[in-house]
Amino acid sequence: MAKTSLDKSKIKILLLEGIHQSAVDTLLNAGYTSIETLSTSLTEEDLIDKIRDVHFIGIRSRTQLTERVFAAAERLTAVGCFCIGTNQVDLDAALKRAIPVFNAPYSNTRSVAELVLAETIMLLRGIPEKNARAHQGGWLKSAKNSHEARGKTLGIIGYGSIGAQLSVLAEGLGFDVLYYDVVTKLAMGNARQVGSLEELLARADVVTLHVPDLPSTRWMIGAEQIALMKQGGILINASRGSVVDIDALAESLRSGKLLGAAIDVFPVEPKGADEEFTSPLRGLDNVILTPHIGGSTLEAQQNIGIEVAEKLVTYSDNGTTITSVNFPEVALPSHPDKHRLLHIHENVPGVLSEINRVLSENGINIAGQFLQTNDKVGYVVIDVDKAYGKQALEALKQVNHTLRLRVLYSESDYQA
Ligand SMILES: NC(=O)c1ccc[n+]([C@@H]2O[C@H](COP(=O)([O-])OP(=O)(O)OC[C@H]3O[C@@H](n4cnc5c(N)ncnc54)[C@H](O)[C@@H]3O)[C@@H](O)[C@H]2O)c1
Ligand SMILES: O=C(O)[C@H](O)COP(=O)(O)O
Repeated sequence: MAKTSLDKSKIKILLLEGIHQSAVDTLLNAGYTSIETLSTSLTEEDLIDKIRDVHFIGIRSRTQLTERVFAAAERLTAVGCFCIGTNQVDLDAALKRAIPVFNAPYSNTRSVAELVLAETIMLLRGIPEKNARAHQGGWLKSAKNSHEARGKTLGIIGYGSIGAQLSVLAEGLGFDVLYYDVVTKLAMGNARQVGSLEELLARADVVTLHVPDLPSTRWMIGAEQIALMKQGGILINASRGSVVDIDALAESLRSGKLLGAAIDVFPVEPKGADEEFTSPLRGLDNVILTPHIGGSTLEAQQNIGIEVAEKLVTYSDNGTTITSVNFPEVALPSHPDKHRLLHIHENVPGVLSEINRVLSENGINIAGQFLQTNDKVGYVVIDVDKAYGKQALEALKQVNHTLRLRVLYSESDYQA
């Protein structure tokens, strides 16, 4: 195995929440052998214990990476969210410790769109209720409240990757598609963007939510918004549990204002299969309840495993942060026979010139250098001639506003 700045077998990787084997295989193929996998998430306290000597952690939507967890993570180098959402991670807490966070922004898009489309048809036909009755020995053979999808209006809230993909599939079935988004978005096919949430709610037969968890989307659908929907409307939420007021939804279903709903995400979700799922929606036959499985298909999970593991490997091996959700994005082509310094610092004026002063005073020649900043952090990747002493690295660490210095090299250019 090639000798690297930190022996790869000593780099500890913890993968939680049943992340797909494809992630493990990708990491093993890249030479990382110290990989622990768990099928569940961990509580904050358990995570605080476990994360102390971990260099890379992989999570899905359930694991909360809080300020306290980051404070305990003495060696943490990067986080991989093996999913789309990153709201479960305190991104600022990661950033101020120079920890980039990666995700898989597209790998489960199709899975969610397909599920929502299937649920739309099921709910338009009243299938959940008819199915429940049949299981109890009943026979609800009736066309009442049963509709074709053709010619109905599907209202999509949040026209991003999932919303837009759903739009294309739904038009193929004959839906008229309307969407509402805070950003002006190019329409797919014949879909039309509407100017307000209120307009969308009033015009759609089926309303489906595809927004991220943000302060502006929290509880965006409550009693007031449901009241604006058509009598007999349908609501679908496969985005985040914080977007819909579940009590208000339950009430509207009991009163008959809404005819049906499909909910995949909840304000509080069980940590694992052993914990009871509680919800005011339990027992309502016209509601499809699914355990946050919008993105849980084998195809999506396999792709996500590879995609996010590759991002962790690329960051670990050469410092590339392209597509990180919290970090300045840098990719510098590798320079053979050079050492690579990664310097992460608070974004204040003068740090780069101070770094270069230290390099120059220590007689270190720069082969390549690339700096990017965001609001809070500056990230500079510097390839240098490998003849330098420990004191130069020490001086770089002492540069004011430094958050972290990493040194990368492999066997071909190794110097004892
Ligand atoms: N149920 C699941 O298993 C599952 C799987 C994947 C994703 N998700 C959730 O779905 C969400 C959407 O995924 P995506 O890939 O389409 O995200 P995306 O970022 O591509 O799209 C989100 C869209 O919402 C819009 N938006 C933001 N705030 C808004 C507001 N207040 N009103 C209207 N529109 C607003 C954005 O402009 C964007 O177009 C994710 O953030 C994640 O939370 C759930
Ligand atoms: O953010 C996501 O991609 C979804 O919520 C899926 O999350 P999961 O990986 O926990 O199923």
